[in-house]
Amino acid sequence: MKKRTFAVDIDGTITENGGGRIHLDALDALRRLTNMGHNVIYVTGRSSVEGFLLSVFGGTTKIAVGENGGCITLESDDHILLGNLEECKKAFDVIKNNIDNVKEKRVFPRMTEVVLERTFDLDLARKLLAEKNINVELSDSQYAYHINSPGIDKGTGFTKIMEKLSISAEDVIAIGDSATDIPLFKVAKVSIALGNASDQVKSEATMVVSAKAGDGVLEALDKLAPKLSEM
Ligand SMILES: O=C(O)COP(=O)(O)O
Ligand SMILES: [Mg+2]
Repeated sequence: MKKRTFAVDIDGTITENGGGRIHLDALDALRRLTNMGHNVIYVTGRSSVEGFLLSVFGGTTKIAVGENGGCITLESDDHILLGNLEECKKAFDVIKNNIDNVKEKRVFPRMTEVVLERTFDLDLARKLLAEKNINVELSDSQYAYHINSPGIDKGTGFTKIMEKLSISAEDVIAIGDSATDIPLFKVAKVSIALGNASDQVKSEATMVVSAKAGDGVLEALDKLAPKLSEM
């Protein structure tokens, strides 16, 4: 069987969004894909250390793209930083000083981005930054808002892994649930939006399943199984 690479989002895809509790059957299915010789790589808005640890304990491929594409962890002491924390902090200060109720989210330490609570109007912040000519990426994972450096997203972060491991887009299957996964969908031949994704996210995927986080991954893998050998 041809080796595939599954690029898998974490929150809202293999966990209950917000709660962080892993869907064990989905994790088991991903571990089985890894044992069959495929790559299963987490691409998340969480820190790359969380993604990496999940891969170690969960038994999938030991590499993670975290920080919404800003940071890749290859080993406990080997991180590739693609984003620039300082420019994200500057944008954060501007947003905080001009819009009410802007708060940093309590997350594990970030090396390349700022993570915010979903407590204000993101479009207002985008407008504000555009007026001030501050160029950063603002996105909503449904779990948090992210401020990333220009050009940094899950697609560009995952592309670095594709280059490093000589993976072709033809062999990539991306699975996700939110707007932050759309750039990842764009670098994959097959992209799957889960039932809990918005209509806009669904419209960017090549395949949509009806079940939500966890169960939706199982539904997608069931649908893909017969096709994996022909795709
Ligand atoms: O945005 C986050 O922090 C996590 O979200 P993700 O795993 O769904 O990308
Ligand atoms: Mg998600």
